[in-house]
Amino acid sequence: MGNPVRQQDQGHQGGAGSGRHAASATDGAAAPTTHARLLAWVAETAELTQPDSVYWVDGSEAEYTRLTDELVEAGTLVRLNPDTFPNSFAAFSDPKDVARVEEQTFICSEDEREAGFTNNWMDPAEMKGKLRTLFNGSMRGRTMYVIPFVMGHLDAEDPKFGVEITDSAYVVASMRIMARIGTDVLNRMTELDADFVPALHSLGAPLAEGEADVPWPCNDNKWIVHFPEERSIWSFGSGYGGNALLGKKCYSLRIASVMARDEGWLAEHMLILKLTSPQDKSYYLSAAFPSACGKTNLALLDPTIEGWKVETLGDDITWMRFGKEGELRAVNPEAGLFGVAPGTGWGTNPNAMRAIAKGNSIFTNVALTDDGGVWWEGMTEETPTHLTDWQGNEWTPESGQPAAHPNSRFCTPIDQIDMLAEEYYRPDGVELSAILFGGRRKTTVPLVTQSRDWANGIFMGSTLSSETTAAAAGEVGLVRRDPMAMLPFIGYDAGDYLRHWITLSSKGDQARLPKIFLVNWFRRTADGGFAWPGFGDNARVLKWVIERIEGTADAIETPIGFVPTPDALDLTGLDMTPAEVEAAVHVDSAEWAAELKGIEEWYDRFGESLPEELRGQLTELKERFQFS
Ligand SMILES: Nc1nc2c(ncn2[C@@H]2O[C@H](COP(=O)(O)OP(=O)(O)OP(=O)(O)O)[C@@H](O)[C@H]2O)c(=O)[nH]1
Ligand SMILES: O=C([O-])CC(=O)C(=O)O
Ligand SMILES: [Mn+2]
Repeated sequence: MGNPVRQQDQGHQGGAGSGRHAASATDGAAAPTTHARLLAWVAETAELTQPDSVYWVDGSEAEYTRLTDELVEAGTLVRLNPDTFPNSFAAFSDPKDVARVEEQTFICSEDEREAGFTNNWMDPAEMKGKLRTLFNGSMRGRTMYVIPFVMGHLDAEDPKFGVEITDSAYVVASMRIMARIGTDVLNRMTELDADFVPALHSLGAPLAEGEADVPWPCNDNKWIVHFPEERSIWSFGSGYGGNALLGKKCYSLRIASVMARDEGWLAEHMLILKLTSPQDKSYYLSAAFPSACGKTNLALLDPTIEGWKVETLGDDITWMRFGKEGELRAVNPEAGLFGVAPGTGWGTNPNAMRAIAKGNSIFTNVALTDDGGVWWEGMTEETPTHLTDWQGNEWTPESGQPAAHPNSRFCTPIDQIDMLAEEYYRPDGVELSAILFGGRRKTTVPLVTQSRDWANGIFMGSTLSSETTAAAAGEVGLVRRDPMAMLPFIGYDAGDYLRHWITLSSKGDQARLPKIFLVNWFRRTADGGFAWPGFGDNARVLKWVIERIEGTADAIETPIGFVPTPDALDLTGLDMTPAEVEAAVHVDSAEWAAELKGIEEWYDRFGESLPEELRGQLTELKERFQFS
């Protein structure tokens, strides 16, 4: 396979710890920076991993074209029909490399207590030893790409730099969509002599001399490791999404949550949207839902009610901090969408479909149509009669298996969203009026509940629960607690994380704190169907949220908070009976008796580290149920 422009092409014989890579990676003529710590790290990494060559990614269009051409030639990417999907590609992963691997994800703090009970932990020195062995020679026969990136804005007050080193060109191409990368970032980093998060990634699939590559190299032994004190990431063995695009979950959530704790802000698993009322008043909302529970869909919502307009700022990650006036401000640090494909369709999410249709996208593990396009379950109302499924097999509707993997993804530049809010480009972000927490629950949790106050809202977030999805390896459909939808992403002790929410918010202007709501689009009826139509109709819930903030909508007080009276929701044009609406918002005491047990068990797992305020909230909730 041909490699892109090689700055040092040393062949295999230069490897094996000879130090030649180290020398050339720091060679000023080859490396486009004078950033000493970066040069040293690149040299050290090249010496360890022994690639054939080192390539500094400039982030240009020409480079992207070259890389994707090579990936097509190598069989990693399939070029899609340019008439329907211009400049777009499909990739098909190894069937064992289709999602994040939480079991193999580690937070290696110096002190085990720092990682908390929600994370896997190993002593950092021991882990480093293990990783050094794995990375030793792991890039042999491959190119080592150096990707300078920034999460958030390059002209932010305190830009958050990173550098990903990877031996996967697919990762380079995907990172170019998902983050701001390349020469401008490197120059700024160099100019500021800025700190950066070293994010090291290897597929763990070295090639022996003359050995042919496979379309999706990876290793069955996978390690996604974070060193929070050092602020570094080592990822081995997977080429997939959140395991490999290290700016995303690894940096912007796990490492950033630690930075945020230390620097007084919040790194959250949230979308951001702008909602404008018929009176032309705009509000900004964020929402935290676990993976594959509706963030991208809500962020790109197409309202079914007249006069309300939604615009997008972010669909997955939100960084929040208090502004000068004590207002809570939110920015999206990413530059692309890495969205769940199945269920994204012209009927459910036309805005995502329009963004995708502009091209410049990489699809992973979707199905191919006979005319060189892509398809997945839920994309169109009519199912194609013939496809090639994500594993390369012939597929017909009779095949009895999904054509696209349930965690198949589209990776698309965010600026292709027609409804992108111009505020997306503001480094200081937007002031939030409301925060929604939500999960995927068949029972118990009403369509929408307003918290009694901020502290009660944090309680709601801390006890958030959801059924597991295909976004992570493991069984699907099990209810688990997922605090603030951050369970797999908190880079430190979960109790400390909740305490950080509580203490940080005391620093904001209390009157301007966002109002907190709990939502559940996934409640089921007795016949198994969804109790609420969801998608564009969720605008009706957002409208109620705004009207609650404005004090104009009715609600019933329940032990868990305020739920809409059936006629407080705008149901214009919606074919639902009052009884059906009531079922969607109902608080069932028997279900909540079981739920309280679940919450109690959850809180017990924190031990000493649970903030007392939250234990108090639970006690009060129990009392309210006894008296209701
Ligand atoms: N029934 C129903 N399904 C929904 C709704 N919103 C999203 N979904 C489905 O839930 C799945 C995940 O939705 P996404 O919006 O991609 O979820 P996400 O939170 O962005 O997921 P990640 O990108 O993994 O973090 C898709 O199959 C959607 O079709 C809704 O309001 N109702
Ligand atoms: O990180 C990934 O692989 C995809 C994603 O957005 C998630 O799982 O939340
Ligand atoms: Mn998403």
